[in-house]
Amino acid sequence: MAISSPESTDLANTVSTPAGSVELQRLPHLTDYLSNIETRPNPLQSNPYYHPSHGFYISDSDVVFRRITFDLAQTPNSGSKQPAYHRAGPRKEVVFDPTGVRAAIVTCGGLCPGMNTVIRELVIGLWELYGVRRIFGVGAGYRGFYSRDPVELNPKLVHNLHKKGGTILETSRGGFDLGKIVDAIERHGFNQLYIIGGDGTMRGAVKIFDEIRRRKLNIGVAGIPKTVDNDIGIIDRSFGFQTAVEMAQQAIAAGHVEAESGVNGIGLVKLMGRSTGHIALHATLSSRDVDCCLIPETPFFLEGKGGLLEFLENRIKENGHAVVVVAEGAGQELIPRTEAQKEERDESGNPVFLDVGSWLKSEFRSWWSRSHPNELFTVKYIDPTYMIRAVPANAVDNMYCTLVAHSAIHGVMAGYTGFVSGPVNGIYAYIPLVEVAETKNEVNVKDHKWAWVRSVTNQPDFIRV
Ligand SMILES: Nc1ncnc2c1ncn2[C@@H]1O[C@H](COP(=O)(O)OP(=O)(O)O)[C@@H](O)[C@H]1O
Ligand SMILES: O=P(O)(O)OC[C@H]1O[C@](O)(COP(=O)(O)O)[C@@H](O)[C@@H]1O
Ligand SMILES: [Mg+2]
Repeated sequence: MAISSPESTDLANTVSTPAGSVELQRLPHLTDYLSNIETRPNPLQSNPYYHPSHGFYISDSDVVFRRITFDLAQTPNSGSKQPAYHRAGPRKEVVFDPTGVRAAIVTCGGLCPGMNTVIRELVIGLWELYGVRRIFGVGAGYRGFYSRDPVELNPKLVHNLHKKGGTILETSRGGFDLGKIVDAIERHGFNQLYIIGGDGTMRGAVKIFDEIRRRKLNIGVAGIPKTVDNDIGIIDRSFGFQTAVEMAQQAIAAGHVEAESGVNGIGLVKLMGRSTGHIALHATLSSRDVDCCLIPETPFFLEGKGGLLEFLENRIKENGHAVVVVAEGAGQELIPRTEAQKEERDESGNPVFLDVGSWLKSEFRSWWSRSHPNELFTVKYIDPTYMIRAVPANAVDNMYCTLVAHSAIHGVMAGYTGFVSGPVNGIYAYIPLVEVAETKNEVNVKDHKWAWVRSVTNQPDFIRV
């Protein structure tokens, strides 16, 4: 659907749908605060591998709707507003002369499968698509801007990165000092920033973008969302999430074998998920061996009618074993902790959790020895934590990494800034950074997917009666 150019007005453009109006989310552009920006034809025009023909370039009126399902029987609600985003892709005109580009790439926060692939694809994309030759890696996360010398990257150096887990640039938490970071960016002469990181990183990127804009610097800022927990909103999912789910499934399979092979066995698997249970949910749905999936979005309790122990008692009676999957952030409020533990934070300010798996294991054991003192029992606790994220991305995630990296490059070259590239309903789009930083993706325990989990596991609602 065509929407007139957003640059022509400060107001978002609107289109009517059965569910109300759809508003185009305006993207920041370098011309918003710099008057001397000149445009030039996209260098892809003369790239030997591309033959731009009709439809190759994406125009500013190409949009992606955030919501794509509508009920045609619904009375149109003119008061309701749905967002639309600019579609990602090469623009006919760019604002950077490739020979003057000094691009910086940084990775922040925890690992996620595919981070190295994104680095690779940014370097190769900038080099091959646009002819950029000065590309730098900033080491050790945000603190690296002011505490390390940047490392120059080229296609040869990054060639094999898609086969490696982790990030060659190294990553860290904390160390966010806005003044020092932007001073260092100026000092190094960077004019394109590619910031790969999670929700915390995106909140930091908003501040960097705001400060760059305040200083009126000719620097494009793109965020590339990475989150193994899948806790970033608006985008369909993060790269690496699918790979992590596959690894999680292997841990569940092992837990199942251990549980089945013991007498009255419980296989207990703890999976990553600081405040969202997406990995646990998806691994549960795909493995189908799980009897109970515990996630941070919905509380549970142990003792009494309708509790976890009663459920496990029945399950072990029926099947001889049970498999419990728990996301690391689930049940934190149930675990006894000292005042100091309540306050504990990591360098980025994220709460530090107690090990819900170890706590559950010990609770299960004491419950069984109390209630069945003369019967054998075993709990096998599997904690694969870092194994699910410290691996190379699978094929699908690697493809995603290429598309998200190239999308970011096209956007920055065209002068867009303060944006995130990512898939929305399967189409790569540019989303304002600030919107991404403010939106969290939690498991909706009221929708059909959670009902599906419960129908697969038959677990209770954990409502006290
Ligand atoms: N609100 C914030 N403002 C500025 N920087 C932040 C903010 N939250 C986190 N950061 C910084 O972002 C980086 C990564 O954050 P963290 O929460 O550890 O990981 P992730 O980005 O993966 O969620 C850290 O350097 C941290 O200091
Ligand atoms: O790497 P650390 O500091 O041990 O932190 C582990 C945390 O990192 C994660 O893997 C990812 O979190 P972020 O994406 O927010 O960095 C969480 O699932 C987990 O709680
Ligand atoms: Mg985070």
